[in-house]
Amino acid sequence: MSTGSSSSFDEILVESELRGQDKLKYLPHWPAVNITFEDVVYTVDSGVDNSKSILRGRRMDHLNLEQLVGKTWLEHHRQKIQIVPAQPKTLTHLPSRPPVELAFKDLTYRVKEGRSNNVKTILKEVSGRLRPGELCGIMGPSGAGKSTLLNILSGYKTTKIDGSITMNGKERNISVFRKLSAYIMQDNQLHANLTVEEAMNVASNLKLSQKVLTWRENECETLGLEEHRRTLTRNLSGGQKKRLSIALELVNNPPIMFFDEPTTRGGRTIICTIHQPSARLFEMFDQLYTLSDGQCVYQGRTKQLVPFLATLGLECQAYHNPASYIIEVACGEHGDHTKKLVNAIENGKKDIRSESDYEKVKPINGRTDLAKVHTTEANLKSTYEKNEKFSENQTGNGKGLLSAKVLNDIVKGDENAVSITVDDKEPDTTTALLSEETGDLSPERYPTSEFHQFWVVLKRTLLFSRRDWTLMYLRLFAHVLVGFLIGALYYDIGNDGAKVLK
Ligand SMILES: Nc1ncnc2c1ncn2[C@@H]1O[C@H](COP(=O)(O)OP(=O)(O)OP(=O)(O)O)[C@@H](O)[C@H]1O
Repeated sequence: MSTGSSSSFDEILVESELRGQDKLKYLPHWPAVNITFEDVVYTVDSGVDNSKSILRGRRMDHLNLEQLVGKTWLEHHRQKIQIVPAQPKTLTHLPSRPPVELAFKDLTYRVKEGRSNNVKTILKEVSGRLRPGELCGIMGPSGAGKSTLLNILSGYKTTKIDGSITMNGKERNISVFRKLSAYIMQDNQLHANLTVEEAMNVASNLKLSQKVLTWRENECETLGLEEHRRTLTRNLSGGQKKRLSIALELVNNPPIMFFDEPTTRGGRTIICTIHQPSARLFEMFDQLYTLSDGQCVYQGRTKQLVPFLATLGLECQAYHNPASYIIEVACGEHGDHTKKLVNAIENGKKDIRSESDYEKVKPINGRTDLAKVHTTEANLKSTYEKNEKFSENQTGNGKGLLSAKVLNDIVKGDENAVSITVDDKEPDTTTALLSEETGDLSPERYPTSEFHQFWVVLKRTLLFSRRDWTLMYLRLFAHVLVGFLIGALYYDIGNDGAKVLK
């Protein structure tokens, strides 16, 4: 290992600045440190069966993988290493699902602050519409209310909410909605002592009836977890954990998904919060919903964001990442424009799909004429009608295929990232997993009996105990100790009448 100033370290710095991580400029400067590694061999126990997997590394000066794609190195240990772009894998085996459209109107969410009677309004009469088959990103500065909105839309929060939420135009039935949706939170809620395969088995046994248990295998493969089937989840990398969380939610093929970090879609409505996406990742989103201080400042197609802002006198330079720019605007770094934006977008009632949606907002003689913003129901209706056509027409629109590089961004730099895509046109897709397609939307959560679920969870708990010997010994010791204590308390009590407790 050697240290010293080098260009590879500069590359890391440049990348982290692009990602907006350079907010700690006030800290004193350290000399640049370059870390190289040579002939590193790392052996790990990959799972419960003590099988080994070996990582070999030989000198890595370049950190920009894109530059390395296609190049070949000949290693002196008769090894040939070639870096090739990851091949996108698909989930074409998934049955198609009925489209789910979610709309919300004048959503207000208030909380009490601490013990005082102060009421804080986190969401202020926001409206919006999330279409099927689209990947929608919820963006905004820290504290803008993104997670709160996601929690409400996913049905995780149901109280203290004013306003309405509709599903396919009808009032949302929360039990039915929960059955149709999946919510993948930022923290991976995985059981550390289960292997990938066991975790998948438990999830599918809990959620699916026996006849549809087979296709979880495909998910493992598609999400790049095939090789790690026997690895304990606690040993997975951050990206693999995220993908496993997604795979566990995918087992019942939900048509609407909420992510605190995103993935791809296919006829599904996917809504995710995202902090500061790279320009490349940003382009992958179909729709953008941006919040600032609990109000909607933009709703519409990602591509229309820059021209829309321009009509309000907010010019995003060609070299600037639009995602960073809208966050800067929402943070007030370019002046206070929140009110102007909220009015122009009607706090989420308006949806920018094409130029015609904002032509009336175009500045007259360089000044914005907000008085001419469309506000009538008729305009709203025509926008929605156009949107319907858009949704219909965009079935062949890339299917939300994210490149491995982009998915890597999403799953935090994991090396085995793969992309997901779903072909909705698949005519021979297998039979529906749940009964929604046939119209039977019963409020029961899963098609398995309560006894079956109890049995699956009991087996899982016994497995945990067997895997965690420390806990097992502690429990045994505690049981024996309590036994002795109770024994001592009642020792010889039956032979001496004076010791009888009254
Ligand atoms: N139960 C609560 N009591 C008081 N304040 C709350 C409560 N829940 C959320 N807030 C506040 O509401 C605001 C929005 O929170 P939220 O978590 O939705 O923000 P966010 O946009 O997701 O932020 P971040 O990007 O940092 O995750 C924050 O200022 C937060 O402190």
